[in-house]
Amino acid sequence: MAATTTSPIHRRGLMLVLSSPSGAGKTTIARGLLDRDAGITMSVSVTTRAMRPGEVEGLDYYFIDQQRFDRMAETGDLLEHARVFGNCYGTPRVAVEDALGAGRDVLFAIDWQGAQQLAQNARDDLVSVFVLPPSVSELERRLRGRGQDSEEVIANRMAKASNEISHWPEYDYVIVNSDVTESIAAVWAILHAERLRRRRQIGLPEFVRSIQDTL
Ligand SMILES: Nc1nc2c(ncn2[C@@H]2O[C@H](COP(=O)(O)OP(=O)(O)O)[C@@H](O)[C@H]2O)c(=O)[nH]1
Ligand SMILES: Nc1ncnc2c1ncn2[C@@H]1O[C@H](COP(=O)(O)OP(=O)(O)O)[C@@H](O)[C@H]1O
Repeated sequence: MAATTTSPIHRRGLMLVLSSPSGAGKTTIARGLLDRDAGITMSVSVTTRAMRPGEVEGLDYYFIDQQRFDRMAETGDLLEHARVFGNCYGTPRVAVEDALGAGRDVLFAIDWQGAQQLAQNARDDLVSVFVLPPSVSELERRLRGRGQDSEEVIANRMAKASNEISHWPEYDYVIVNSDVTESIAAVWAILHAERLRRRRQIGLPEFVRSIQDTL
């Protein structure tokens, strides 16, 4: 019979935040990470914005009305929330807490305001990555290429890109999303290294002591 080994070390899940100007590719990178690593749970936000063609309720967002959003915010059901491009967005608390408690890592594609709020409440569990586009013209090309937004919406997002980008120094890591495969690999490498941080490995001191004691 093969010997089974159970690790004496386990860890609490961490929160991996991706922020970027709209269209730089954070959602694409997030999807690539989910495909690559079964230990990640995506945080599905609530939003008051209208559903885009092709979006799926509960997968891309939970689409809710303003009244419901305000209630969730008031009753503390949101871990963070913010107004972005004239709509409200927020992170439902329970799903995140359940996943973290089960040792899963939770991935967020949220803006700088949300990242700041998460950092205020849970800095030790947070790893943040800012995603830059390779150029302004490429950012605009990607927003247009997505084919889901009107010219007015695209112009509004381009106008707000500078403000979002101004928050890059608040992030732990910064990547330029030129090649999407490379970007996914880079963010996965960050996650993989952060999982191994000493303070995240529960039971490590006891494990090391048990080795020392038998030496
Ligand atoms: N603070 C916060 N921001 C969010 C959340 N979900 C999405 N966002 C931000 O809202 C912006 C607009 O989202 P969306 O309308 O889906 O556009 P997209 O990012 O261009 O696909 C995103 O770029 C995120 O930065 C959330 O739960 N909290
Ligand atoms: N590295 C890349 N190279 C080319 N196109 C990309 C790259 N990353 C993302 N895209 C495309 O750019 C568009 C915007 O990406 P998306 O992930 O929706 O951005 P965000 O979530 O930051 O708004 C999508 O059509 C996506 O397929």
